[in-house]
Amino acid sequence: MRKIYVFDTTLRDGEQSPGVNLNTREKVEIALQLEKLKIDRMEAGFPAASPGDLAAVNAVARAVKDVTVIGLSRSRENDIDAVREALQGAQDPCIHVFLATSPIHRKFKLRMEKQQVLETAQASIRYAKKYFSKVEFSLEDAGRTELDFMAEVVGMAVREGANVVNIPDTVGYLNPSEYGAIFKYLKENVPDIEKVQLSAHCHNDLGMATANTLAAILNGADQIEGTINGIGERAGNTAIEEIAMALATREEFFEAKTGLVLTEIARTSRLVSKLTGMVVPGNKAIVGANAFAHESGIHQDGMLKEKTTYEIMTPESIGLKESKLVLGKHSGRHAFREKLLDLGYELSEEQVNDAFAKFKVLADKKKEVSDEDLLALLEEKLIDTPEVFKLETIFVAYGNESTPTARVRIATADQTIEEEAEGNGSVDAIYNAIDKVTGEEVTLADYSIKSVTHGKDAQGEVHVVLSQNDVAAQGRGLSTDILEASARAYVDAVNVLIEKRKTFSRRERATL
Ligand SMILES: CC(=O)SCCNC(=O)CCNC(=O)[C@H](O)C(C)(C)COP(=O)(O)OP(=O)(O)OC[C@H]1O[C@@H](n2cnc3c(N)ncnc32)[C@H](O)[C@@H]1OP(=O)(O)O
Ligand SMILES: CC(C)C(=O)C(=O)O
Repeated sequence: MRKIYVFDTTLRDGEQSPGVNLNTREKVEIALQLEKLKIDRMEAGFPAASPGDLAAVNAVARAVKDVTVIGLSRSRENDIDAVREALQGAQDPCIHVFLATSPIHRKFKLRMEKQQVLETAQASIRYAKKYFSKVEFSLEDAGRTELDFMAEVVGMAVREGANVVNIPDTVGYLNPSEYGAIFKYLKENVPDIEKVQLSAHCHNDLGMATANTLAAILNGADQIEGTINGIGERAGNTAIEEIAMALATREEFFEAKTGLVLTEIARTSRLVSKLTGMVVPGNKAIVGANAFAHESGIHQDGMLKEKTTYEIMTPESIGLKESKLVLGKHSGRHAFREKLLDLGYELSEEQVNDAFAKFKVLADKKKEVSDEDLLALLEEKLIDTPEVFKLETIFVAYGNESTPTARVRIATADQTIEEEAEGNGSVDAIYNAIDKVTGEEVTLADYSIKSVTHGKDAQGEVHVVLSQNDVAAQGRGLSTDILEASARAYVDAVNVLIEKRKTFSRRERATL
């Protein structure tokens, strides 16, 4: 099994993400976590960029013990000297020198001819070699560089004693077969190429950074460069966790692996996201919140029967506790029943079906049904009051300069009744309309409302107490809409009241 060296540039290319600025303390914190992840090499910054970055690279080099710390430098002596200063006292100081080689960069940015590029790169590698035992040289924008010129520059770097030669697809322009072919070409056409490690450094402008990096590995790359969570300039860099897990999951295909402690991936991802402020999208491969979450019924059923039906790697392998079965509108009975058991409810088949029907109605209104939602729903369901009146629909017209009006449709055993009424407020109008339907003379003795779950789409629970003569009845209503919850609570209380009245008169008759 070939070892692929991992060069992490979260603290340099990753920090080049617009809006990201890590201070020294933050860089050291990330560096220490990267050390636990057991990356091989770490680019801690660009010392010539600012005194702050120089100091941060220095602090990182002092803090970590088992990782080679690297500073980036243009092909200029001043920049190289800045790296020397930053890495003073480092155990294994290494420099990364770069110069662009593509026609576009030569002509418009550097304003150099090919020969000047070659000579400038050569001079900088020579200068760097005087002070550093390990030198990496990068041909910036190699992806758009003529193959023969690329081979010429790489050949020069080999002769000058560079240890690693990096072939960046700086603007994420290539596709996997083109990028892989470059490595094959260099291996076949550059004399003594085996004296250096070839490195892949990809950007994600067309979403191909991971695929391109894997293509490079298949064609002989020894090292891959990337960042945690794929952060970086523009659309970002290759996400290291994606490469590590692709190799680990398909070992038989790639016949190569990294030395990463995979179970540190989730923790590293969380830390980088927290300190850079770059939120990881839910659907991000490996580390997104949904990467091991299943919402649809068919998948959840498969997961409950055998996890490999829908998971090609385990959450435990990246340091997460377990997969998540998220209840939502696509969920089915298997996952629902499992969740009820988790919450301590062992219901009959009929009760499960009843609760499931209610859950589906709620799931249509909410993005995700939480445990609290379910508990509220179950508690409401388990109160067994016959529904003499069943609320079907409500409609409310409200304006701050007009009288609130409500229309309700309520079903009884043999008919459906619709009534309309006005009120002092929307809830009052609803209650007046319900009174018209039920014909019950009741007094609203208490009304309270609370949110039982969180967020904008939280469920509201309304609790009412109605009284009629000496009998009081409580009712509860639950909905993502407080007016609907109010109506449900009121109708529920009327039903309870009727049930109590019946029980009461049965008892009275028995006494007589
Ligand atoms: C692909 C990459 O990610 S490369 C790394 C990119 N990262 C950064 O640029 C972050 C840090 N950069 C900085 O802080 C600043 O750009 C500095 C301090 C390095 C330089 O700042 P300034 O001296 O003001 O130059 P500025 O950034 O405006 O322009 C870059 C200069 O470097 C030259 N240059 C660019 N790359 C190289 C190189 N590899 N070797 C030598 N010179 C280079 C440019 O041609 C330009 O030169 P010019 O001033 O003669 O036209
Ligand atoms: C400095 C080099 C390696 C770089 O970041 C790039 O080309 O993307």
